[in-house]
Amino acid sequence: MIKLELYKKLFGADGPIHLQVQTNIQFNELVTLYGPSGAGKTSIIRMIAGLMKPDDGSITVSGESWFDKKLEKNLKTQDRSIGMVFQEYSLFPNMTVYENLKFALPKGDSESIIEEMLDTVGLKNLRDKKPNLLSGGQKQRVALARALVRKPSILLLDEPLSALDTAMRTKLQDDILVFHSQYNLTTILVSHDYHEVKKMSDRVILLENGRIAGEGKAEDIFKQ
Ligand SMILES: Nc1ncnc2c1ncn2[C@@H]1O[C@H](COP(=O)(O)OP(=O)(O)OP(=O)(O)O)[C@@H](O)[C@H]1O
Repeated sequence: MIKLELYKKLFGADGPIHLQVQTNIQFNELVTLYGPSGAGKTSIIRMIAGLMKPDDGSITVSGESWFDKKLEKNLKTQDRSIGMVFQEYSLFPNMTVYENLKFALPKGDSESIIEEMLDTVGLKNLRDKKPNLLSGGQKQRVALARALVRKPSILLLDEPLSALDTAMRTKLQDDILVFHSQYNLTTILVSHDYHEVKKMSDRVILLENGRIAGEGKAEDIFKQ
């Protein structure tokens, strides 16, 4: 289980926002963070990833403390078992697809996982291509594969599909669902897309102004 207790003063365009979020996420759950722009969705993802430090609170994963203000514990990003994909394609342009994945592999690990991942995302034939030759969907598929080569337990997805057309988006949603179950992931997805949230989520966390305004199954949340 992931236990989150996050407090952070954020500085928005209309003044400060006091982010206060307490929730538990079960293993193998796919949770979506949904809510208006500026509600704090990306900030939560960044705090779980260790890219933003909460002002107070704790992050506990399987009983292991990743962050604890009181204990002055703050695990480095590379020591947290996470994979991340963001909206913008974050591949290294000067490296091939294969090299991009290899870069994410911990030193000494077998490269066979790279072949496995390329196979899983159906990109084996593009392994020696540079990212600029790939379509948006292919780039995000490489980013997804790269996020998974370390075999993380948590997959953090911050609007990874929002730049894609509908057909590609639908296909990658299916891919994410396959990865989620095949690799026993706990997945936290930020999405603005109502249909995507409905299709993907075990649970939706509705955020407004840094607070949880609702939590539950998509059909119940969107009934409100
Ligand atoms: N490092 C930071 N320190 C303080 N405030 C920040 C920091 N990063 C972002 N903010 C502010 O926190 C607020 C919430 O931003 P955040 O990106 O988490 O919202 P969001 O719900 O993901 O929005 P969007 O849907 O537009 O991506 C914004 O007003 C932003 O300006």
